[in-house]
Amino acid sequence: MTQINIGLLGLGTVGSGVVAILQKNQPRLAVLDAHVVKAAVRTITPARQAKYPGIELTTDTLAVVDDPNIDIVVEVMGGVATTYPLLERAIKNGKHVISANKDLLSVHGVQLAQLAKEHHVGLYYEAAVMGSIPILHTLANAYAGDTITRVAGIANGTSNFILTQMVRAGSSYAEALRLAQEKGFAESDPTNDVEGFDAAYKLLILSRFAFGMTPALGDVTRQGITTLTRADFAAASVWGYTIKPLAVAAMTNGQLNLTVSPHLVPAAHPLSAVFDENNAVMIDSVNTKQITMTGPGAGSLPTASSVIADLITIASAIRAGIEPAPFVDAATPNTIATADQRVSERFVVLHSETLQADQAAANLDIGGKMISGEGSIFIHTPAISDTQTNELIGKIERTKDLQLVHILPIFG
Ligand SMILES: NC(=O)C1=CN([C@@H]2O[C@H](COP(=O)(O)OP(=O)(O)OC[C@H]3O[C@@H](n4cnc5c(N)ncnc54)[C@H](OP(=O)(O)O)[C@@H]3O)[C@@H](O)[C@H]2O)C=CC1
Ligand SMILES: N[C@@H](CC=O)C(=O)O
Repeated sequence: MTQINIGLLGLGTVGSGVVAILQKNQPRLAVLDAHVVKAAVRTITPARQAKYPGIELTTDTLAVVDDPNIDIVVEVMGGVATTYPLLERAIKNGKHVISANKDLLSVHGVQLAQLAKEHHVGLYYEAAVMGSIPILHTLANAYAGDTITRVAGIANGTSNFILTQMVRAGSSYAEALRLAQEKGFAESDPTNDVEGFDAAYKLLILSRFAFGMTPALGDVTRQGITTLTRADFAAASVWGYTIKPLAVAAMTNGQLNLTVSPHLVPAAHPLSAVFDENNAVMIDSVNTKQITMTGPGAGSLPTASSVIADLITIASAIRAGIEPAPFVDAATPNTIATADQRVSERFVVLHSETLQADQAAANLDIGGKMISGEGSIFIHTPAISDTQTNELIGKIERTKDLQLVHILPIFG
């Protein structure tokens, strides 16, 4: 039996976690005789090389994907423009591929899967969605005989970490973001985390596994956490809610509704009790009804553990002499909900130097519950559609001394 050789593209937060788990205690991969032999990085120093005996460090990514001795390429490098051609090349070279790269897989996952099928290799990416939570394997396998109606949860660890720090530790937004970066949770460009792009990429991948659909980024209604303040949390709590950064893919009457936004969530709801960099996912389905999984959504070892699970799946297939099964089949035509079909109660936050909440609501002709103070107005509206919300935004813009801060959906 010849050794199974693994080549890493990247040896940063996640890549170093993969090596650490393998070095410490991964008996199942040891039994499969699978080992990391080469890793591509940007910078090599003698001290860095000395930390990894038995692993050849290189700055040449092609030296990994073209190495005839490498069986499995693990891409934990990030980015799209460089990694897409590298993974195409690895697959064409007959290598199995594992990736944690949601940016890449949300856009090119279907093409890469097709290419992997043509070349009889595996393409797995459990770590790309919700770090340690085995959500993709669960949707692909455990839900094969069920009909999913909604997948909702906290998909970005950095956003949840920042909001937790702001609300529980009293940190400023900037301090909380810096800590998330230091801890290795944030992307190299944290804009993707705090503006909801990262969660939107994950939601696109989740839609593939839960609904067999391949929506595009433009199909996701997205807003980030950057405009939230402690006053929002205080007003929400008066009505029994907290605020959580949710990603929601809901199927109603055959129409898929995709939203990434901070949502008001009832304080007693399980998603309200998920803090720090933890993620959570709640799956609603016809037969199983509802299950929730929670766990670290970012960080070195939690994310690496998902990579290791994929490595074991692929190495086991190699040892069995079989082709790894395709991770997912996505062949359902996309049917995306329209603005009229996207309906929820809303939390409208306005600023005014002169108007009280009841005056603002009268001007805007909206009902609901209201709070005002210190120039801020908070309105909890009844259920309205995106079309009605857009009309409301138009009215706010036309009203003297009334500025829109944000409108958040209320999770129901
Ligand atoms: N961090 C997390 O918690 C999670 C990350 N992910 C995803 O995993 C991937 C990796 O993330 P993370 O480990 O945090 O990123 P890091 O920035 O920590 O690591 C990136 C690694 O890739 C190497 N690298 C980058 N560009 C090149 C290049 N052109 N040539 C050679 N090597 C290169 C870097 O080298 P060097 O070290 O020399 O700079 C570094 O080792 C990303 O796709 C991310 O979205 C997914 C889930 C969780
Ligand atoms: N930056 C991401 C890392 C994991 O996907 C996050 O914060 O969730």
